[in-house]
Amino acid sequence: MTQLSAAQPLRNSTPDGSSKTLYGGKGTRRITVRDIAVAKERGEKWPMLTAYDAMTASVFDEAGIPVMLVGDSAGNCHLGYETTVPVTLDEMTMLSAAVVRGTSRALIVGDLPFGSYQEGPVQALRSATRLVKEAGVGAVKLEGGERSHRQIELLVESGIPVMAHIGLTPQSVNAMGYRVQGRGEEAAQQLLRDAKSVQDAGAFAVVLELVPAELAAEVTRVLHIPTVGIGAGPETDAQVLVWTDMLGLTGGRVPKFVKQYANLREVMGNAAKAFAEDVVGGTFPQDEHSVH
Ligand SMILES: Nc1nc(=O)c2c([nH]1)NC[C@@H]1CN(c3ccc(C(=O)N[C@@H](CCC(=O)O)C(=O)O)cc3)CN21
Ligand SMILES: CC(C)C(=O)C(=O)O
Ligand SMILES: [Mg+2]
Repeated sequence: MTQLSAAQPLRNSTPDGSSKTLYGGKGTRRITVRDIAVAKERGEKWPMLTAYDAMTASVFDEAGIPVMLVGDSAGNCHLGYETTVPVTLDEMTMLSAAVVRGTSRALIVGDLPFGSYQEGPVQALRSATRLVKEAGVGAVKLEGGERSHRQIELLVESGIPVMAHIGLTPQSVNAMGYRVQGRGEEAAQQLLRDAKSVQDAGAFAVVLELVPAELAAEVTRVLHIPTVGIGAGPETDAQVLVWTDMLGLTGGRVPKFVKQYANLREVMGNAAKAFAEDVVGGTFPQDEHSVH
């Protein structure tokens, strides 16, 4: 596969108001996979968050988050399923369309759900085409290294940028559980083969989930496409977290790699209780909330 980067020098200070850096840039046009390649060349680190709805996405867009993933983690974080396995392509299309509508600058990546690409490259292309045409995403993501090579190749040949995802691949929870991947020499070699395979297939970036920090650092050094870590240590080019985890909205246990930046569960619960007490006690609405 021909790559986007490498050969010719890349620049992203264009007259159309594009940003100098992915985060903190002043640009207003939507970020592209080409901008992502520039960031790797410059050694620039960047943040990615998941989003599942237009309003939340607009908050992150205004905060300058350059890349948003409409993750199939919507399964357990938005739709009330136990895992990501039951999520359908119809659901991902609807959620992705909402996130695209709520944003103007971020690159929106739509996660292909379980069962929408495993049959082969043709099924993958059909599914990815729906996310691009019906939802308007700028790229799609799918799980698997060597095993997804042919799917990635056909999507990229067809003009759809692909973010790959290796290490812990949650759609395979029934086969592998939620366990650290790449521990031991053999597993480390497999992870390196997977990383090179998705790069060779033309992926513009690769998520490394729950792999030892030293191995993630090695993959990041070896690849010319950016690595996006989640539970993969500090050396990856980018970091991603599930938004409900990092804002303290997810109920129950969260993975140990999560850093919690707010406690929305407490904020929202307290607000709901205050409203309920106002209603029950007759202190809401007041005259200022009424029409005459
Ligand atoms: N809320 C949420 N956050 C996520 O990061 C996330 C999802 N959901 N759903 C889709 C996948 C599944 N992910 C998971 C799920 C569980 C673990 C977990 O239980 N990890 C253990 C470590 C296991 C080990 O040491 O082998 C942990 O305590 O972090 C990790 C990632 C990441 N993704
Ligand atoms: C955890 C990220 C990488 C993901 O795939 C998701 O949110 O679905
Ligand atoms: Mg996912």
